[in-house]
Amino acid sequence: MSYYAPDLFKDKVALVTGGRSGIGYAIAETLLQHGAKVCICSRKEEPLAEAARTLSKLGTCVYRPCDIRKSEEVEAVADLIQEEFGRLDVLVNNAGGQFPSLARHINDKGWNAVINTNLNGTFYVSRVMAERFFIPQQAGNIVTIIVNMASGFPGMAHTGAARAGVENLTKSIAQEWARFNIRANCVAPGTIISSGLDTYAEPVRQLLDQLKEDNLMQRHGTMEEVANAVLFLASPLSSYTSGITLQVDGLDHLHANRMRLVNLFNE
Ligand SMILES: CCC/C=C/C(=O)SCCNC(=O)CCNC(=O)[C@H](O)C(C)(C)COP(=O)([O-])OP(=O)([O-])OC[C@H]1O[C@@H](n2cnc3c(N)ncnc32)[C@H](O)[C@@H]1OP(=O)([O-])[O-]
Ligand SMILES: NC(=O)C1=CN([C@@H]2O[C@H](COP(=O)(O)OP(=O)(O)OC[C@H]3O[C@@H](n4cnc5c(N)ncnc54)[C@H](OP(=O)(O)O)[C@@H]3O)[C@@H](O)[C@H]2O)C=CC1
Repeated sequence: MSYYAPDLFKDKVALVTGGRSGIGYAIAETLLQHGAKVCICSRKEEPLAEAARTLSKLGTCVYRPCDIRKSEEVEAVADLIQEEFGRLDVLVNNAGGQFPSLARHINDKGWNAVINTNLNGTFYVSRVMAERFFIPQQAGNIVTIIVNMASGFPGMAHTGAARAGVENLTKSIAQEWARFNIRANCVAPGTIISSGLDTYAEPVRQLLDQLKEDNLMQRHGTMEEVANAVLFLASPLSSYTSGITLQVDGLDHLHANRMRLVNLFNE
Protein backbone atom coordinates (compact mmCIF):
# COMPACT_ATOMS: atom_id res chain seq x y z
CA MET A 1 0.00 0.00 0.00
CA SER A 2 1.21 3.54 -0.77
CA TYR A 3 0.35 6.87 0.82
CA TYR A 4 1.34 8.70 -2.38
CA ALA A 5 -1.17 9.46 -5.13
CA PRO A 6 -0.96 6.71 -7.78
CA ASP A 7 -0.53 9.32 -10.54
CA LEU A 8 2.19 11.32 -8.74
CA PHE A 9 4.63 10.67 -11.63
CA LYS A 10 2.14 10.42 -14.50
CA ASP A 11 3.82 11.47 -17.79
CA LYS A 12 7.18 11.72 -16.00
CA VAL A 13 10.32 9.88 -17.09
CA ALA A 14 12.87 8.63 -14.57
CA LEU A 15 16.35 7.10 -14.86
CA VAL A 16 17.48 4.83 -12.01
CA THR A 17 21.14 3.83 -12.13
CA GLY A 18 21.79 0.42 -10.61
CA GLY A 19 18.08 -0.26 -11.03
CA ARG A 20 18.49 -3.97 -11.69
CA SER A 21 18.81 -4.97 -8.02
CA GLY A 22 18.15 -4.11 -4.40
CA ILE A 23 17.32 -0.55 -3.50
CA GLY A 24 17.51 0.66 -7.11
CA TYR A 25 15.02 -1.98 -8.21
CA ALA A 26 12.66 -1.00 -5.36
CA ILE A 27 12.91 2.65 -6.42
CA ALA A 28 12.22 1.79 -10.07
CA GLU A 29 9.28 -0.38 -9.03
CA THR A 30 7.80 2.35 -6.83
CA LEU A 31 8.21 5.01 -9.53
CA LEU A 32 6.43 2.74 -12.03
CA GLN A 33 3.64 2.09 -9.53
CA HIS A 34 3.13 5.85 -9.34
CA GLY A 35 2.84 6.39 -13.08
CA ALA A 36 6.43 7.07 -14.20
CA LYS A 37 8.11 5.65 -17.27
CA VAL A 38 11.47 4.29 -16.19
CA CYS A 39 14.90 3.57 -17.65
CA ILE A 40 17.31 1.41 -15.65
CA CYS A 41 21.01 0.91 -16.28
CA SER A 42 23.87 -1.07 -14.73
CA ARG A 43 26.91 -3.06 -15.86
CA LYS A 44 25.58 -6.63 -16.06
CA GLU A 45 23.39 -6.95 -19.13
CA GLU A 46 21.63 -10.23 -18.40
CA PRO A 47 20.25 -9.46 -14.93
CA LEU A 48 19.53 -5.91 -16.08
CA ALA A 49 17.41 -7.18 -18.98
CA GLU A 50 15.64 -9.63 -16.66
CA ALA A 51 14.84 -6.86 -14.17
CA ALA A 52 13.50 -4.64 -16.97
CA ARG A 53 11.31 -7.52 -18.20
CA THR A 54 9.79 -7.97 -14.74
CA LEU A 55 9.37 -4.23 -14.15
CA SER A 56 7.66 -3.85 -17.52
CA LYS A 57 4.63 -5.63 -16.04
CA LEU A 58 4.04 -2.42 -14.06
CA GLY A 59 4.48 0.02 -16.94
CA THR A 60 7.05 1.20 -19.48
CA CYS A 61 10.56 0.19 -18.48
CA VAL A 62 13.58 0.29 -20.80
CA TYR A 63 17.20 -0.54 -20.06
CA ARG A 64 20.72 -0.04 -21.37
CA PRO A 65 23.90 -1.61 -19.96
CA CYS A 66 26.22 1.09 -18.68
CA ASP A 67 29.22 1.46 -16.43
CA ILE A 68 28.67 4.89 -14.90
CA ARG A 69 32.47 5.31 -14.74
CA LYS A 70 32.52 5.61 -18.55
CA SER A 71 30.94 8.86 -19.67
CA GLU A 72 30.53 7.60 -23.25
CA GLU A 73 28.33 4.78 -21.91
CA VAL A 74 26.36 7.32 -19.89
CA GLU A 75 25.84 9.33 -23.11
CA ALA A 76 24.46 6.15 -24.72
CA VAL A 77 21.88 5.90 -21.93
CA ALA A 78 20.90 9.52 -22.63
CA ASP A 79 20.56 8.59 -26.34
CA LEU A 80 18.16 5.78 -25.43
CA ILE A 81 16.07 8.06 -23.20
CA GLN A 82 15.95 10.67 -25.99
CA GLU A 83 14.85 8.06 -28.55
CA GLU A 84 12.27 6.39 -26.30
CA PHE A 85 10.82 9.33 -24.39
CA GLY A 86 12.29 12.61 -25.68
CA ARG A 87 12.68 13.90 -22.13
CA LEU A 88 13.86 13.08 -18.60
CA ASP A 89 12.29 14.40 -15.40
CA VAL A 90 13.96 12.50 -12.58
CA LEU A 91 17.46 11.08 -12.16
CA VAL A 92 18.05 8.69 -9.28
CA ASN A 93 21.79 8.12 -8.80
CA ASN A 94 21.65 4.81 -6.96
CA ALA A 95 24.49 2.76 -8.51
CA GLY A 96 27.37 2.36 -6.12
CA GLY A 97 29.24 0.11 -3.79
CA GLN A 98 32.47 -0.66 -2.03
CA PHE A 99 34.26 -3.37 -0.09
CA PRO A 100 35.22 -3.49 3.58
CA SER A 101 38.88 -2.82 4.32
CA LEU A 102 41.01 -0.93 6.78
CA ALA A 103 42.16 2.27 5.09
CA ARG A 104 45.85 1.37 5.12
CA HIS A 105 45.16 -1.89 3.24
CA ILE A 106 43.25 -0.29 0.37
CA ASN A 107 45.56 -0.35 -2.66
CA ASP A 108 45.50 2.25 -5.43
CA LYS A 109 43.35 0.11 -7.71
CA GLY A 110 40.75 -0.56 -5.01
CA TRP A 111 40.67 3.08 -3.95
CA ASN A 112 40.24 4.23 -7.53
CA ALA A 113 37.53 1.64 -8.24
CA VAL A 114 35.43 2.95 -5.36
CA ILE A 115 36.08 6.65 -5.98
CA ASN A 116 35.44 6.23 -9.72
CA THR A 117 32.18 4.41 -9.08
CA ASN A 118 30.66 6.49 -6.34
CA LEU A 119 32.04 9.98 -6.91
CA ASN A 120 33.12 10.24 -10.55
CA GLY A 121 30.32 8.04 -11.92
CA THR A 122 27.67 9.98 -10.04
CA PHE A 123 29.12 13.23 -11.38
CA TYR A 124 29.22 11.97 -14.98
CA VAL A 125 25.58 10.84 -14.90
CA SER A 126 24.40 14.06 -13.24
CA ARG A 127 26.30 16.27 -15.71
CA VAL A 128 25.21 14.34 -18.80
CA MET A 129 21.53 14.24 -17.81
CA ALA A 130 21.55 17.94 -16.86
CA GLU A 131 23.16 18.94 -20.18
CA ARG A 132 21.04 16.66 -22.34
CA PHE A 133 17.66 17.11 -20.62
CA PHE A 134 17.26 19.15 -17.45
CA ILE A 135 18.90 22.40 -18.56
CA PRO A 136 17.23 22.51 -22.02
CA GLN A 137 13.90 21.61 -20.40
CA GLN A 138 14.43 24.15 -17.60
CA ALA A 139 13.25 21.45 -15.22
CA GLY A 140 14.73 18.41 -13.54
CA ASN A 141 15.18 16.56 -10.30
CA ILE A 142 18.19 14.63 -9.02
CA VAL A 143 18.11 12.31 -6.02
CA THR A 144 21.37 10.58 -5.10
CA ILE A 145 21.74 7.64 -2.76
CA ILE A 146 24.78 7.96 -0.52
CA VAL A 147 25.52 6.22 2.80
CA ASN A 148 25.48 7.24 6.43
CA MET A 149 28.98 8.75 6.74
CA ALA A 150 28.06 11.60 9.05
CA SER A 151 30.93 10.64 11.40
CA GLY A 152 33.25 9.18 8.75
CA PHE A 153 33.13 5.53 7.67
CA PRO A 154 35.90 3.60 9.46
CA GLY A 155 36.24 0.21 7.74
CA MET A 156 35.11 1.68 4.41
CA ALA A 157 37.06 4.94 4.24
CA HIS A 158 37.02 4.99 0.43
CA THR A 159 33.26 5.06 0.21
CA GLY A 160 32.99 7.53 3.10
CA ALA A 161 35.28 9.91 1.22
CA ALA A 162 33.47 9.38 -2.09
CA ARG A 163 29.99 9.86 -0.64
CA ALA A 164 31.05 12.94 1.33
CA GLY A 165 32.24 14.27 -2.02
CA VAL A 166 28.88 13.46 -3.56
CA GLU A 167 27.03 15.18 -0.74
CA ASN A 168 29.11 18.31 -1.26
CA LEU A 169 28.75 18.06 -5.04
CA THR A 170 24.99 17.96 -4.52
CA LYS A 171 25.10 21.19 -2.51
CA SER A 172 27.09 22.85 -5.31
CA ILE A 173 24.97 21.73 -8.26
CA ALA A 174 21.76 22.46 -6.35
CA GLN A 175 22.90 26.09 -6.16
CA GLU A 176 24.36 26.32 -9.69
CA TRP A 177 21.32 24.74 -11.29
CA ALA A 178 18.50 26.29 -9.22
CA ARG A 179 18.19 28.91 -12.02
CA PHE A 180 17.31 26.07 -14.40
CA ASN A 181 14.58 24.83 -12.06
CA ILE A 182 16.64 21.76 -11.16
CA ARG A 183 16.65 20.42 -7.62
CA ALA A 184 19.31 18.05 -6.24
CA ASN A 185 19.16 16.15 -2.96
CA CYS A 186 20.68 13.08 -1.32
CA VAL A 187 19.21 10.17 0.62
CA ALA A 188 21.56 8.55 3.14
CA PRO A 189 20.38 5.06 4.09
CA GLY A 190 21.58 3.29 7.21
CA THR A 191 21.74 -0.50 7.11
CA ILE A 192 19.06 -1.65 4.68
CA ILE A 193 18.12 -5.26 4.04
CA SER A 194 18.90 -5.63 0.34
CA SER A 195 20.81 -7.71 -2.20
CA GLY A 196 23.74 -5.38 -1.57
CA LEU A 197 24.33 -6.89 1.85
CA ASP A 198 24.56 -10.35 0.25
CA THR A 199 27.74 -9.20 -1.51
CA TYR A 200 29.56 -9.09 1.83
CA ALA A 201 31.38 -12.15 3.19
CA GLU A 202 30.72 -13.77 6.55
CA PRO A 203 32.55 -11.57 9.09
CA VAL A 204 30.65 -8.53 7.86
CA ARG A 205 27.39 -10.41 7.77
CA GLN A 206 27.83 -11.26 11.46
CA LEU A 207 28.06 -7.55 12.08
CA LEU A 208 24.52 -7.03 10.89
CA ASP A 209 23.00 -8.40 14.10
CA GLN A 210 25.18 -6.10 16.18
CA LEU A 211 24.20 -3.13 14.06
CA LYS A 212 20.56 -3.99 14.61
CA GLU A 213 21.05 -4.06 18.39
CA ASP A 214 22.88 -0.72 18.26
CA ASN A 215 20.09 0.92 16.28
CA LEU A 216 17.75 2.97 18.48
CA MET A 217 14.76 1.56 16.57
CA GLN A 218 16.21 -1.93 17.05
CA ARG A 219 15.97 -2.89 13.40
CA HIS A 220 17.40 -2.49 9.92
CA GLY A 221 15.66 -0.38 7.32
CA THR A 222 13.68 -1.63 4.35
CA MET A 223 14.14 -0.89 0.67
CA GLU A 224 10.59 0.52 0.64
CA GLU A 225 11.55 3.07 3.29
CA VAL A 226 14.41 4.27 1.10
CA ALA A 227 12.17 4.30 -2.00
CA ASN A 228 9.53 6.34 -0.15
CA ALA A 229 12.14 8.96 0.78
CA VAL A 230 13.29 9.09 -2.85
CA LEU A 231 9.71 9.52 -4.03
CA PHE A 232 9.22 12.46 -1.69
CA LEU A 233 12.37 14.23 -2.90
CA ALA A 234 11.70 13.40 -6.57
CA SER A 235 8.16 14.78 -6.47
CA PRO A 236 6.60 18.25 -6.14
CA LEU A 237 5.83 17.36 -2.50
CA SER A 238 9.35 18.66 -1.75
CA SER A 239 9.29 21.54 -4.24
CA TYR A 240 11.05 24.05 -1.93
CA THR A 241 13.76 21.58 -0.81
CA SER A 242 17.14 21.32 -2.49
CA GLY A 243 20.74 20.69 -1.47
CA ILE A 244 19.85 18.55 1.54
CA THR A 245 20.54 15.01 2.73
CA LEU A 246 17.61 13.05 4.08
CA GLN A 247 18.80 10.39 6.54
CA VAL A 248 16.87 7.11 6.37
CA ASP A 249 18.69 5.25 9.10
CA GLY A 250 16.66 4.96 12.29
CA LEU A 251 18.94 7.57 13.90
CA ASP A 252 22.25 5.86 13.05
CA HIS A 253 23.70 9.22 11.93
CA LEU A 254 23.50 10.33 15.56
CA HIS A 255 24.09 7.11 17.39
CA ALA A 256 25.86 4.35 15.41
CA ASN A 257 28.99 2.68 16.81
CA ARG A 258 31.24 3.49 13.86
CA MET A 259 34.07 1.23 15.09
CA ARG A 260 32.07 -2.02 14.83
CA LEU A 261 33.40 -2.77 11.33
CA VAL A 262 37.00 -1.88 12.21
CA ASN A 263 36.91 -4.16 15.25
CA LEU A 264 36.08 -7.11 12.97
CA PHE A 265 39.56 -6.91 11.47
CA ASN A 266 41.13 -7.77 14.87
CA GLU A 267 44.06 -5.39 14.55
C1 LIG B 1 26.93 -1.65 6.70
C2 LIG B 1 26.66 -1.59 5.24
C3 LIG B 1 26.44 -0.21 4.66
C4 LIG B 1 26.54 -0.17 3.19
C5 LIG B 1 25.99 -1.12 2.44
C6 LIG B 1 26.06 -1.09 0.98
O1 LIG B 1 26.49 -0.17 0.34
S1 LIG B 1 25.42 -2.45 0.21
C7 LIG B 1 25.83 -2.28 -1.53
C8 LIG B 1 26.95 -3.14 -1.78
N1 LIG B 1 27.03 -3.45 -3.20
C9 LIG B 1 28.17 -3.35 -3.76
O2 LIG B 1 29.14 -2.95 -3.15
C10 LIG B 1 28.19 -3.80 -5.18
C11 LIG B 1 29.03 -2.99 -6.03
N2 LIG B 1 30.44 -3.08 -5.66
C12 LIG B 1 31.40 -3.28 -6.57
O3 LIG B 1 31.10 -3.42 -7.74
C13 LIG B 1 32.86 -3.28 -6.12
O4 LIG B 1 32.95 -3.37 -4.73
C14 LIG B 1 33.63 -2.05 -6.56
C15 LIG B 1 32.92 -0.78 -6.10
C16 LIG B 1 35.02 -2.07 -5.99
C17 LIG B 1 33.75 -1.99 -8.06
O5 LIG B 1 34.35 -3.14 -8.53
P1 LIG B 1 34.96 -3.31 -10.00
O6 LIG B 1 34.02 -4.16 -10.74
O7 LIG B 1 35.35 -2.05 -10.61
O8 LIG B 1 36.30 -3.88 -9.72
P2 LIG B 1 36.83 -5.21 -9.16
O9 LIG B 1 35.81 -6.05 -8.49
O10 LIG B 1 37.60 -5.77 -10.30
O11 LIG B 1 37.82 -4.61 -8.09
C18 LIG B 1 38.74 -3.57 -8.39
C19 LIG B 1 39.77 -3.53 -7.29
O12 LIG B 1 39.14 -3.19 -6.05
C20 LIG B 1 39.78 -3.91 -4.99
N3 LIG B 1 38.81 -4.81 -4.37
C21 LIG B 1 37.60 -5.17 -4.85
N4 LIG B 1 36.97 -5.96 -3.96
C22 LIG B 1 37.80 -6.10 -2.90
C23 LIG B 1 37.70 -6.77 -1.67
N5 LIG B 1 36.61 -7.49 -1.33
N6 LIG B 1 38.74 -6.67 -0.79
C24 LIG B 1 39.84 -5.95 -1.11
N7 LIG B 1 39.97 -5.28 -2.28
C25 LIG B 1 38.97 -5.36 -3.15
C26 LIG B 1 40.94 -4.65 -5.62
O13 LIG B 1 42.07 -3.80 -5.63
C27 LIG B 1 40.42 -4.88 -7.02
O14 LIG B 1 41.43 -5.14 -7.96
P3 LIG B 1 42.01 -6.66 -8.14
O15 LIG B 1 42.70 -6.97 -6.87
O16 LIG B 1 40.81 -7.53 -8.35
O17 LIG B 1 42.91 -6.57 -9.33
N1 LIG C 1 22.01 -1.86 1.52
C1 LIG C 1 22.48 -0.98 2.37
O1 LIG C 1 22.51 -1.20 3.60
C2 LIG C 1 22.96 0.35 1.88
C3 LIG C 1 23.13 0.64 0.55
N2 LIG C 1 23.57 1.88 0.17
C4 LIG C 1 23.75 2.23 -1.22
O2 LIG C 1 22.55 2.04 -1.96
C5 LIG C 1 22.86 1.74 -3.32
C6 LIG C 1 22.20 0.45 -3.75
O3 LIG C 1 22.72 -0.60 -2.94
P1 LIG C 1 22.02 -2.02 -2.78
O4 LIG C 1 20.77 -2.07 -3.55
O5 LIG C 1 22.00 -2.32 -1.36
O6 LIG C 1 23.15 -2.95 -3.43
P2 LIG C 1 23.28 -3.69 -4.83
O7 LIG C 1 24.67 -4.23 -4.83
O8 LIG C 1 22.14 -4.61 -5.04
O9 LIG C 1 23.15 -2.50 -5.86
C7 LIG C 1 24.20 -1.86 -6.50
C8 LIG C 1 23.73 -1.60 -7.91
O10 LIG C 1 24.63 -0.70 -8.55
C9 LIG C 1 24.98 -1.23 -9.81
N3 LIG C 1 26.34 -0.77 -10.08
C10 LIG C 1 27.44 -0.94 -9.31
N4 LIG C 1 28.50 -0.38 -9.88
C11 LIG C 1 28.07 0.16 -11.05
C12 LIG C 1 28.69 0.88 -12.09
N5 LIG C 1 30.01 1.15 -12.08
N6 LIG C 1 27.93 1.31 -13.14
C13 LIG C 1 26.61 1.03 -13.18
N7 LIG C 1 25.97 0.35 -12.22
C14 LIG C 1 26.68 -0.07 -11.17
C15 LIG C 1 24.87 -2.75 -9.67
O11 LIG C 1 24.57 -3.40 -10.90
P3 LIG C 1 25.71 -4.09 -11.82
O12 LIG C 1 26.47 -5.02 -10.94
O13 LIG C 1 24.92 -4.75 -12.91
O14 LIG C 1 26.55 -2.95 -12.32
C16 LIG C 1 23.67 -2.86 -8.74
O15 LIG C 1 22.46 -2.86 -9.48
C17 LIG C 1 24.40 1.68 -3.40
O16 LIG C 1 24.91 2.94 -3.80
C18 LIG C 1 24.77 1.36 -1.96
O17 LIG C 1 26.09 1.68 -1.65
C19 LIG C 1 23.83 2.87 1.08
C20 LIG C 1 23.68 2.61 2.40
C21 LIG C 1 23.26 1.34 2.92
